[in-house]
Amino acid sequence: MSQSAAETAPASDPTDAPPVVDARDLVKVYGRADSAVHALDGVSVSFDRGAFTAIMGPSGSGKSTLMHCLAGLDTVTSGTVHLGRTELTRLRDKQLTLLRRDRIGFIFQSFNLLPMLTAEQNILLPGRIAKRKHDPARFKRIVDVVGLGDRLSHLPSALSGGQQQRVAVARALLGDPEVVYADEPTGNLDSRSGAEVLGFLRDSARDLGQTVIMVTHDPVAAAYADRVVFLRDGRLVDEVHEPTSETVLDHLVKLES
Ligand SMILES: Nc1ncnc2c1ncn2[C@@H]1O[C@H](COP(=O)(O)OP(=O)(O)OP(=O)(O)O)[C@@H](O)[C@H]1O
Repeated sequence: MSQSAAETAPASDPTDAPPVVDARDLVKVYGRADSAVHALDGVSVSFDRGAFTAIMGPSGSGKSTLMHCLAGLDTVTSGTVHLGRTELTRLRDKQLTLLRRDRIGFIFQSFNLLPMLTAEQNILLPGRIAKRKHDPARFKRIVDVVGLGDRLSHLPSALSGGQQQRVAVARALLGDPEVVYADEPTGNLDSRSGAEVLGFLRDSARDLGQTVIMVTHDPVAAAYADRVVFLRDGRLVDEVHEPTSETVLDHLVKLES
C-alpha cells in the first residue's frame, strides 16, 4: 500500500481484523477406550465479524458438539477456541460463565423464556443479572426491528411461537454480544415465523455487524446465511458461500451418499 493510501485507510480496516471466533484443531472425544466417540476430529474454522454462518451436516456429524465447544458450553479434548483475543479453552468454569454472560448471545430451539416474566422483562433479564445498564435507544431499535413493540407487556404464554422466538432474538442481541449462537432457532416454528426470525438474524448481521453462528438441519434456513460449513464424522469437509437452498441441498446429498 502506498503511504498516502495507508494514511487515508480507516483506523480499523476490516480486512486486518482478527476473526471474532477462531477454532484450531478441535478434538472432542466422548467416553473412553472401546466406547470412545470422536465427535470432533481436528476441526479448524474461523468466523469474521458481521458474518452469518450456518453449520450443517448429517445427524451425528458433530454440529452441536462444535457449537457447544465454540461457545464454551463444553470442554474440548484438545485444540483451542478464541473469542477475540481470549482463549476460551484455557478458562476455568467461573470465568467461562462470565464470558458467556457478557460476550455471547444464545438462541435455542425451545426459546427458553421465563414464563412468569413479561416479554420486556425477559429481554432485559440477562443485563439485569449482569448488573449492566441497557441502552434504551438500542432496546427500542431492536424491539422495533423484531416487531414486538405492542407485545412487550405480554407473558410468553400469551405470545405465539414466532413472537416468543423474537423475544429470544431481542434478548440475545440487546447486550451487543460479540457472537450470537443459534441452535436450530426455527425448529419449533411454522415456515412463516421461521422466515421472519431468520430475516432478523440476517439483518442483524448486515445492519448491526452482528456475528451469528447457527446450527440447522434445514437448507432453507441455511440459505439465509452468508456461508455454510459442512461437517461429516466430526470433520469439516466443505463450505459454500452465498448459499441457496438448492446448493445447500446438493452438498448435503453428496455428504450423505
Ligand atoms: N454427551 C455425549 N456422550 C457421548 N457421546 C456423545 C455425547 N454428545 C454427543 N455424542 C456423540 O457425538 C457425536 C456427535 O454428536 P452431535 O450431537 O454433536 O451431532 P449433531 O451433528 O449435532 O447431531 P444431530 O443432527 O442428530 O443433532 C454423535 O456420535 C453423538 O452420539
